Amino acid sequence: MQPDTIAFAPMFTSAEEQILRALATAVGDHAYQQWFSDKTSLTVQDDEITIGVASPFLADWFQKKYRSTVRQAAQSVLGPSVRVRFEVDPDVAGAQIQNSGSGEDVDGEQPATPKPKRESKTKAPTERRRGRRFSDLSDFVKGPCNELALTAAHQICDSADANFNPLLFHGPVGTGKTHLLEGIYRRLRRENRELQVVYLTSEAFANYFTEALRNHTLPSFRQRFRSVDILLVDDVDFFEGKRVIQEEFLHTFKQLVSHGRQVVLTGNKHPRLSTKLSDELKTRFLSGMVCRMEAPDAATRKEIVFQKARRLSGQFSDEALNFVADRFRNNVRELEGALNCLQTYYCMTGKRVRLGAAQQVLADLERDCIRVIRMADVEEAVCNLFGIEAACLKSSKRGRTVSQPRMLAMYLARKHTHAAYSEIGGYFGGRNHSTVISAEKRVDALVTGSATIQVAAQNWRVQDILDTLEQQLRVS
Ligand SMILES: Nc1ncnc2c1ncn2[C@@H]1O[C@H](COP(=O)(O)OP(=O)(O)OP(=O)(O)O)[C@@H](O)[C@H]1O
Repeated sequence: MQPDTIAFAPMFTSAEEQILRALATAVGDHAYQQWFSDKTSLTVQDDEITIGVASPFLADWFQKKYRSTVRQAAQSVLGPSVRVRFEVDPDVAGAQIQNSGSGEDVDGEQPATPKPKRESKTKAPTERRRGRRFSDLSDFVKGPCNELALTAAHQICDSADANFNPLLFHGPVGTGKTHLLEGIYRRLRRENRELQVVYLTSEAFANYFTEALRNHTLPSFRQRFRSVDILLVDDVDFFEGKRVIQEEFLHTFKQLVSHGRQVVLTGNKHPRLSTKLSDELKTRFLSGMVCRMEAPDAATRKEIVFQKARRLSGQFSDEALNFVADRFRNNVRELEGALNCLQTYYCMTGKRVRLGAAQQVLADLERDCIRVIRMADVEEAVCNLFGIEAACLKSSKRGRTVSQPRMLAMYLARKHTHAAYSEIGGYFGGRNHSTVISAEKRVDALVTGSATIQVAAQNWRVQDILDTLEQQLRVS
C-alpha cells in the first residue's frame, strides 16, 4: 500500500495544523484572522473535529456560516468521513472575557452577539476527548468466537501487504464487528499517520453519494473515495436492494483493490446469504477473507465482563460479575447493559455490589431479555433470508423455492412459538396439522443427514440456515 500524496500532509506536523492551514487558505487571511486565529480552539479526535468557540451564539453562527468550509478543510486532511462540531469551549470563553474591551469593528458578516476579541488567547489543541471514542484492538477480548477475526484485524495493521482483500467480518449483532473495524482504524491512525484511512458506515457512503449526485459533484466524491489507502466500511447490509449505490460502491471497490489498497467490511450475514446484493458485489466481497464472529461463549463472556468491570468506578463481587456473564448470553451489548445497571446501583448506594443485589437489580433486565417469538417473526426472518414475499409463503405454490422455506418456517414456528400444529398450518396458508408434522420430520431428517438446500443460488447446510434464522429471531 503506497500512501497517496495528500494535500498539505507532508508540509505540516500535526493534523490540527494542517486543518488550520487548509482553513486559512479557504476562508482567506482576513476572515481567518478575524474569526479563527486566536479566537477558537480545535480538537481532533479520530474522525471528528471540534471547533471550540466563546458562546452559544457564536457556535450557532459558525455552524451556519463556516460549517461546510471547515468540513472541506478537515476532509482534505482526515478524509471524507470526518465530522465537524462547533461547541462552546469554556477556556476560549474565559480568555475572551479577560480580554474584553479590546475589540474591533468587523465587516457586515458578524453575528448579532458579543464579538470575539482580538487578543484572546489561542488555545492549543487540548488533550480533552469529546464525542465519539473509537474502540481499540487492545480492549478486544479474544475467544474461540472471534479469534480468527481478531488475528486478521491485526494482520491488516501489521502488514502493508495483507494477502486478503477485502477482509469481511460478519456475524450476529453485538458480537464486536464494529469494535474490530474501529480498532483497525484507530491503530492505523496512531501508527501510520501518513496513510489515508477512511472509516465510515455504508449508510454514510450512500448519503455522500446521494449528496454528490444532487450537487453534481460526483467527480470529487469519486476522487475522495477512490484514492484512499484503506477503506473501512461498517454494516454493508445497508447496501442491500440499493442497486445504484451498489454499482457505485462496486466501482470504488474495484478501483481500490486494483491499486493494492485495502478494504475492510462488516455485515450481519455472510454475503452469499444476501439475496439483495448484486452477484458481482457478492463475488468481490467473497474474494478476500470472510471471518465469522459468533456470540461469545461462557469463558469469553466472563473475561469481557471482568475486563469491562475493571474500567468502571463501581465495586462488584466476583459472584455478581459471574452472574452477569452467566445470565446475559446473546451478545456483548447485553453484558454491557447489565454492567451499567450494576454501576448505577453502586453509584446510588455507594456499596460494593454483591450477588444478591445483582440478582435483584438485574431481574427486570433479565425479563426484558426474554424474547417472545411470534409466527410473524418466523415468517419475516424466513422471507428475508430466502428473498420471497410473505404471500408466497402462504400460497398454494409447491415449487421448491417456496416449499422449502415454508417447511423451515413451520419447523421454526413449532420449535420457538410452541403453537399447536393446526395453528401453524393455518397460519402458513390454511394447511392442516399433518403438513406441519411432516415438515418437522423432514427438517429433522435433513439436519441429521447434513443435507443442503439452496439460498441465493448457493447450497447451504440446513443446520447453518437454521442457525442463521434462529440468530435473527433471537435479536430481532
Ligand atoms: N470481544 C469483545 N471484547 C470487548 N468488547 C466487545 C467484544 N465484542 C463486543 N464488544 C463490545 O460490545 C459492544 C457491541 O459491539 P459492536 O458494536 O462492535 O457489535 P457489532 O457486531 O458491530 O454489532 P452490530 O451488528 O449491531 O453493529 C461494543 O461496546 C464493543 O466494544
